[in-house]
Amino acid sequence: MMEDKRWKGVYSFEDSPFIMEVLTELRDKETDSISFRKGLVKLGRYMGYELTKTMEVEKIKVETPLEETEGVVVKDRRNVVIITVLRAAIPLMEGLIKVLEHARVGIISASRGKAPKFEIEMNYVKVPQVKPEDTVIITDPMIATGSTLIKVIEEVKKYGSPKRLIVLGVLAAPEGISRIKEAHPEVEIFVTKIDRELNEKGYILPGLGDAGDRAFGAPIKVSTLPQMHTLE
Ligand SMILES: O=P(O)(O)OC[C@H]1O[C@H](OP(=O)(O)OP(=O)(O)O)[C@H](O)[C@@H]1O
Ligand SMILES: O=c1cc[nH]c(=O)[nH]1
Ligand SMILES: [Mg+2]
Repeated sequence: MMEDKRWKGVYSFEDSPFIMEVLTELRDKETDSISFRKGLVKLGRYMGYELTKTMEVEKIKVETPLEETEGVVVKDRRNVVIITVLRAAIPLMEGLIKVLEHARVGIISASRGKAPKFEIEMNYVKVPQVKPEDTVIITDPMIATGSTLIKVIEEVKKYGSPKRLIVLGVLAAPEGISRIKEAHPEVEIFVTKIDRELNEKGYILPGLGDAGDRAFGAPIKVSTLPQMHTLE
């Protein structure tokens, strides 16, 4: 894990050959949905493991069957809230929670509209209460313009003030990171790599395409209208 010189608290995993190999597989346009989802699960698990290296550890005593010795518990691992931004973060969360198994999980549905406005429709929010000792990890694989995450972070902040507020993603564009850091300077950002730029449609270059579509298939219709169903 290495801190990017351009911002404070922004880290990439370019120094990890394993994480870079999984990223390469995700970027490959020949990678099918099954392998794409598996890749995201793998990244969630390994990035989660790397994240524990930044967490507070407590020394404890442990009794082996033979004698007492020193052990550790990663204290912060007990106080984690994972926020999953639909859709593309689902497999990433699945991997992350294998390492952070005590986590309480919140779900936020956010959908990005078309260029040039990229309006964000946020129409489902189920988030647990955030306590002062919590590490909140918002997972979303793609940080493009940053608009989705700016809105999601604003929303999450309504549920309490955590010890740490982290964004964990796969790829980011420099524009998106700058916008998030401007709006929420205290947020730490962890991504596998920071890519070159955005194209005119708001896609990250070189990127990996549309993460949600590659993981789950392209939708025939994107509806953000409220749908009410009542029991007669
Ligand atoms: O940084 P931004 O410019 O806001 O773009 C990033 C967002 O776009 C994608 O979601 P999308 O709206 O395509 O939803 P999906 O995951 O359901 O495909 C992606 O998963 C991020 O949430
Ligand atoms: O490159 C991008 C940008 C936004 N959302 C994606 O899934 N991919
Ligand atoms: Mg998408």
